[in-house]
Amino acid sequence: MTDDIAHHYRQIMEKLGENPEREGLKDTPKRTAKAMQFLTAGYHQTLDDIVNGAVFESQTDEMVLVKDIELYSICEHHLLPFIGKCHIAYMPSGKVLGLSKFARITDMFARRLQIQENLTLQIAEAVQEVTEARGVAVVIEAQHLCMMMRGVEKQNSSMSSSVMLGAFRTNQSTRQEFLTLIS
Ligand SMILES: Nc1nc2c(ncn2[C@@H]2O[C@H](COP(=O)(O)OP(=O)(O)OP(=O)(O)O)[C@@H](O)[C@H]2O)c(=O)[nH]1
Ligand SMILES: [Zn+2]
Repeated sequence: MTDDIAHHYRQIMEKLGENPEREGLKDTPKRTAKAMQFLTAGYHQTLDDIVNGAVFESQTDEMVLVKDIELYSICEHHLLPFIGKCHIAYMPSGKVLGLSKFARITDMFARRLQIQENLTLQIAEAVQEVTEARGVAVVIEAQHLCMMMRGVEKQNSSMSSSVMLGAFRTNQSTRQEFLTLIS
């Protein structure tokens, strides 16, 4: 598969006006193929695999928040990166999820071709599925290179997207507590 992808990158480089035979570019198609396979590895992961059973019984019913999870994804419109951070909170109801798994869930969906809104929703639904929480909130703040390097070329704008499920949707004070904690 890597060789097949590399073959196409070689053709793209040629069409863009480069000489794929020159010293500096000799191994570039293969490197790029491997890099893109890494950046889209989320297609080959499942929630069960990455959670790996790390769901623990707990009587806590207070909000748990994991914030500032770094996020690197690829925009599905231009295949350029978007980069930012993700904040995830949930209201447990008998179960808590292993701390590292929030980052793993974020990466599983970020390492696909995405738009930020769908990425936000997929993370929220996955956390809801594994924790069966009373509520889940996810906020992503990101900068899109397709808006910075090309197109409108705006360097300072960022996009914020949120998904609130359960208690975060119905209970104003829960939602407010979350927004205060991440601000
Ligand atoms: N809502 C949303 N839009 C995105 C995201 N990533 C990229 N886009 C936008 O997708 C749109 C694609 O618009 P098109 O007009 O089809 O493509 P384009 O001509 O390359 O657009 P420009 O970026 O405006 O030059 C652009 O407005 C991008 O800014 C994302 O995560 N969420
Ligand atoms: Zn884009």
